[in-house]
Amino acid sequence: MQGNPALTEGQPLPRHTMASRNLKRFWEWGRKIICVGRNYADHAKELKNAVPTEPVLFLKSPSAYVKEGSPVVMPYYCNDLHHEVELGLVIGKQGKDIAQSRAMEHVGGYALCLDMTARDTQDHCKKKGLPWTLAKAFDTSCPVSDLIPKEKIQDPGNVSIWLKVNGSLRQEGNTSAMIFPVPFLISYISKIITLEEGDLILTGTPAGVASVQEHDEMEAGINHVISMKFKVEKQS
Ligand SMILES: CC(=O)CC(=O)C(=O)O
Ligand SMILES: [Mg+2]
Repeated sequence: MQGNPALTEGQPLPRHTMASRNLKRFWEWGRKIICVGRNYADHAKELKNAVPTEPVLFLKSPSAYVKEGSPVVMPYYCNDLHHEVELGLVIGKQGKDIAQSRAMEHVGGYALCLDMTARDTQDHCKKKGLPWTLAKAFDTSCPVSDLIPKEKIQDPGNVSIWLKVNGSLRQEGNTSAMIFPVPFLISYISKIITLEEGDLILTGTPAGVASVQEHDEMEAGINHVISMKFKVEKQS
């Protein structure tokens, strides 16, 4: 599936007021995708970025979602598309100003996510002081797995994530290395942006980000929990 049928067909978005079984297809809800950047020191260093003292936030559009079976499409203006494997938090309960101690009550489940990044465009935007929208929010820039039930991940602060390209391991990290842990992120974000059911938070990527080319196959996983595969295509 590419894009979001709820949006492309012009139908009204569902406004659920409580977590429901529909969370299973959260990517169809048209809700926010909030991304945390530079949340792993090894990744910040590999891109020669300073290790942040506060979370770096940016957004993706709901049409960024893509599911297994459909390709990731490299935008026409991009010549250096990077993979970033990340743990996603699917919000199951609306909240504003959430205390860290109550943050996990707002997680309805998890997803394995890729934050596909037009790195050349991002570098250009950084130099010019422009927002990252073209680099981060294009259609298919957010491949996601099926919903991972909450009980399948005992501790989001100890999850091993990995990514291979054409069978070669590129990224391998554990969420224990996050600079800002999950409860802190939920609390921090909710002070700025109200979290709603069906929102997705991408929690940042560990080191090993690198380029993919047309026809490459990316495979990502969380050991013993889930894996997913995506092909790369070029926009014609
Ligand atoms: C520099 C980045 O692209 C930040 C980012 O997305 C990350 O996961 O870190
Ligand atoms: Mg990222």
